[in-house]
Amino acid sequence: MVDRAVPTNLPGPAPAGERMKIAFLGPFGTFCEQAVWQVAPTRSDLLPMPSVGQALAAVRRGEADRAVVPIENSVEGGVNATIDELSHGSSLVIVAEMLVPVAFAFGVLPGTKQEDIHAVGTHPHAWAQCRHWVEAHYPNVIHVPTASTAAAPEILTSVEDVPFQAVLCSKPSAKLFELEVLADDVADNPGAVTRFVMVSREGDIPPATGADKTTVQVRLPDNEAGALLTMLEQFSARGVNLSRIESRPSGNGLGSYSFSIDIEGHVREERIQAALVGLHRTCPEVKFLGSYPRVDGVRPNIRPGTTDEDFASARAWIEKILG
Ligand SMILES: O=C(O)C(=O)Cc1ccccc1
Repeated sequence: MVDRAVPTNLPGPAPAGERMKIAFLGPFGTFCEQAVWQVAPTRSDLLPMPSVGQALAAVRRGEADRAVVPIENSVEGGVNATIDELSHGSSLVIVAEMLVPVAFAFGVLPGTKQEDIHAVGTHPHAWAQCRHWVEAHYPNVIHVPTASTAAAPEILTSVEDVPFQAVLCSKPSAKLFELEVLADDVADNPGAVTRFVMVSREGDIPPATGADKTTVQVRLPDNEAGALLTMLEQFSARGVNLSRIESRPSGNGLGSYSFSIDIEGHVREERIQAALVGLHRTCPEVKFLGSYPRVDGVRPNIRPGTTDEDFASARAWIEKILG
């Protein structure tokens, strides 16, 4: 049986007496907007932004209290724009995660003939999840990338001489822009989900629930044999499981990488602190990107010898030796 905590992925209070301003990857109708509604307090204002970078920048500049952005997809993997933007610039922290099932509507302007469809506009992650379906149903149709799935119907319905005649977007988005839907539930892999995160300014750490994740960005020493193994040992020695690890170029030339890592546990837990201390001792750069409740509520299996009590009693033992 899987041990689950009560999900508490709520984003924390807005500044006293004010409405919470939440920036997200817009326009209205994106899957990102669906993620926002999973956690937005009743008194919230939604600020649609044209890119992930601009949604995060709005929080950095203080124009928004929180940003909601996609971070990982079950088919296409990590969303590099988000992973890279979080690791550069002034510090932001993740305070909540959300999961959104993604299936797409294939929509056109009402009356469009099948033979007039030569290109489809959508977000690259959506294209990656529907490419085979499009190739099977509309051979020779090419992809035109847009900044989000909902940007495609917005452009199709408002711009003259658009370079695409069809879009792949969410069903609410197709409805909002009054498109004719030629197929819905389009997906090469049924059951695909996208994980979104809500981001706040540094210093905002939700309390531990017993079912949490911690995200860090770690740069390894260049040209050091075994550096990756040394990094992973910091986790395994403390019985800490990872739920995601991805390498990204550090930007300092070929061969220099940093790792974006999701850790099962909360920074207030002893075994997580011990692993982070180990990383800090052995890696040139460690950036803390937040501890927050897991949306699925699954608690980690804590190996005997690595509970908070085990750490406390080991420290008490040393203190006794020192007298
Ligand atoms: O563009 C959107 O609607 C998003 O929220 C990003 C995205 C794109 C493709 C799949 C899932 C999320």
